[in-house]
Amino acid sequence: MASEGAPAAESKEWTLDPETEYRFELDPGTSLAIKLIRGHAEVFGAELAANKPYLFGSECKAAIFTWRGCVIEVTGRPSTEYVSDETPMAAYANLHIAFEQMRVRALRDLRGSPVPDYERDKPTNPPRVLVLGPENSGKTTVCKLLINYAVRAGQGWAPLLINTDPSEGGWSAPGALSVAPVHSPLPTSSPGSPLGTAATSAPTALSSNALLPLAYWYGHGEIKRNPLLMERLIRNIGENINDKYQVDLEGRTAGLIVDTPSSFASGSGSSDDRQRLIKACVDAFKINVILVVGHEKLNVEMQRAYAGQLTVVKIPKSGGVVDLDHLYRERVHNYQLHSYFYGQVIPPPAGISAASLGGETLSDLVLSPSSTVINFDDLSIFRIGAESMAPSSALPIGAARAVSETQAVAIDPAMPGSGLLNSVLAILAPPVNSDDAERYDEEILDLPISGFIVITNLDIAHRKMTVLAPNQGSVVGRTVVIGSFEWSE
Ligand SMILES: Nc1ncnc2c1ncn2[C@@H]1O[C@H](COP(=O)(O)OP(=O)(O)OP(=O)(O)O)[C@@H](O)[C@H]1O
Repeated sequence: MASEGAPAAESKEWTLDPETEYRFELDPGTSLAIKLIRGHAEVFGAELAANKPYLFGSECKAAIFTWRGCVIEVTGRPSTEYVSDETPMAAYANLHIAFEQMRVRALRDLRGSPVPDYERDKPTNPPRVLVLGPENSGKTTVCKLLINYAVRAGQGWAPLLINTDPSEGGWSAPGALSVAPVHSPLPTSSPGSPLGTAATSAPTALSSNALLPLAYWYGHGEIKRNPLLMERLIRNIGENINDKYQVDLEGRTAGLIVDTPSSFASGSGSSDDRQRLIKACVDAFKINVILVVGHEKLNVEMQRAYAGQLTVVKIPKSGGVVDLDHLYRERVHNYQLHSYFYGQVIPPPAGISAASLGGETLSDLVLSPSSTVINFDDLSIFRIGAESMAPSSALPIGAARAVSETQAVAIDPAMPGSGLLNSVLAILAPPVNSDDAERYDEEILDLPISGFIVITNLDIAHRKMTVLAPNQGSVVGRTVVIGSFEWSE
């Protein structure tokens, strides 16, 4: 239900009935400001403050949902906008309540608090949830919503959000797998930062900007490129989480939520790889609930594979989820890498001046990268596995490959066709143990990322290259790994 008013030149007021949502889609280069005038509303679980314009840009597609009804003022011209009264929010809220009860039981057990009789036989594990579903089913949105509801519960929970979808990038760059504890609701403003923004070097004091992810570099968008490496990185993240839980017993009770790539559910990759990667997640994160978003066959498959061991729940897909095509996803990778280096600035639509972005003023999110010229020998550059590689299962019987999927191959920038120009390189964190006796062959696979650089020029004659880095810190002597992502301004 919509009613039109005209508070400003291009503004329009929408009156939303209880349990309805205003959905919009933006074209490239346009932006939208939404202000809550009356009532309460939320965007994917993050509550909107009243009378404060929220900016959306970079082809964002999202929805403003209200439980009790509200009036919002929308400034700007979305390519699509409508109100829907058919949403799966009641089902998602029920899920949240069930998870909240699991957290409370886990905390009560840890503190040794009295247990009411009717709860005596209930398990005391916190929710450790794996979200599976086909392409464009709204998996990331469900994860974000459940996390946002958990941190809004007022209990001080900081659940872990784990992104195992390398094509999405999460908090860093596309190609990375990452995990972060979430303390405050994740804002939605651009598909360039689908899970909120990681802490930056920009001067800002806002908690929404304080996500400190741990990330590993996979380097490709598709899991079929190197399922063995994917599996290893998933297990690495799991081990890190276990280490954290050993020292943060109360933190453990908030649980975790894992977003997965659509290729875990279906797609062109081998079914064995899919099963193996799902199993890797279940083991590494000690999953006790699998949510299957709107996919009957996968639901049955998961029930068969995991019944008895954990709970499998099929949840409805929202009618608002937008089908994203390949070209859109490529543009999103560009937005993501651009905001990694330059910060995220959404020009406000005409008529909005003092707009703020997720609570921060616009200028706070402007970053200044640095471009430096270094020698070829200043960086140790590696690729994991060969450049183009069929999976092991596709090799003729008895054939062995020259370069294994998890072998680090050194790259010489002077080599023609090195593929370095414009490529995104992940800078690896130095090994924790500098004792040579503790080093091992595949150590490079187990090191997390400390940042990204892009090679913007190669001068083979003088053996020099120009490197774009997010800050002035020297990258000389670092080990970097190339993937298949490229970026140029
Ligand atoms: N209720 C909604 N109204 C409008 N847009 C929505 C709604 N729910 C999700 N979207 C949008 O639809 C798009 C796809 O959703 P999402 O990324 O959650 O799906 P996914 O299943 O994780 O995608 P992928 O295929 O990349 O794994 C996103 O741009 C998201 O913001």
